[in-house]
Amino acid sequence: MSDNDDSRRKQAYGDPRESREAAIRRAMRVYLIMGSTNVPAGMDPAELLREAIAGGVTCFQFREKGGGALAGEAKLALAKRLQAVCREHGIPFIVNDDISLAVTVKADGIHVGQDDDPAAAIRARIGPGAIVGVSAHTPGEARQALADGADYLGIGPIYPTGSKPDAKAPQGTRLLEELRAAGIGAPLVAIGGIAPDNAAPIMAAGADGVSVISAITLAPSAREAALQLAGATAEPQQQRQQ
Ligand SMILES: Cc1ncc(COP(=O)(O)OP(=O)(O)O)c(N)n1
Ligand SMILES: Cc1ncsc1CCOP(=O)(O)O
Ligand SMILES: [Mg+2]
Repeated sequence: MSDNDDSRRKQAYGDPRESREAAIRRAMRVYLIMGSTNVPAGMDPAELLREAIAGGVTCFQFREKGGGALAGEAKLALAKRLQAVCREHGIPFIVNDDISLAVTVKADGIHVGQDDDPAAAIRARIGPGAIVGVSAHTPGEARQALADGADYLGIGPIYPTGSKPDAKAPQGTRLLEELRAAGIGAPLVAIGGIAPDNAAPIMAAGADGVSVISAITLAPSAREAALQLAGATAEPQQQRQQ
């Protein structure tokens, strides 16, 4: 990975005067996750993403997974289209799971789970400037991921979700509270069953933001749903950054 790649990534999601961690924390606020299987029939994923960004989405994860998911050239082509939308609007483009794809398209980052390689090994492949996110379900997993160099943690599922058939049991806001009480200040984004009307306790528990699939992709208006999520996640994050 060249220095140019890293400076391009920085420009994509950060004000040069803002610290790397602050930029990542800010990006966690309304984090949309989507692949072709999440997009209602007849809708263009790039248009849905544009609408969601117009409403206030601050980060995007390309998660091409599940029955009927694209593969090969079609997956690559969709990744590039959605990445172009993210670049147009200056928000990070994160790839879920697929490190080869992330490297190929020079994504701003990657999100991996507990069954994947540790964050340090992932970073060695994708480059030092890339954002590396890791899912954590216990304090031990969280500490290990951060020790391995993760930039942020995905914490959940907070509530029941219909978007991930193999999700673990919902855990509420307990882990978020536990991590903050233990003095962990790293960027934390909550996931699982989150919608504008249930985001407040998550932010109060210490999250920097919420990551959602269905609350935006299945909403009558992606723009309006994102706007409401931006409103529901406004205050606690601003307080933490002071
Ligand atoms: C922001 C964020 N948090 C958690 C996840 C879940 O990742 P994982 O446990 O690896 O499950 P899959 O998404 O790969 O099915 C995520 N994708 N994003
Ligand atoms: C990818 C993922 N990981 C834990 S829950 C989940 C799905 C989140 O989707 P939704 O926001 O529709 O519940
Ligand atoms: Mg995964």
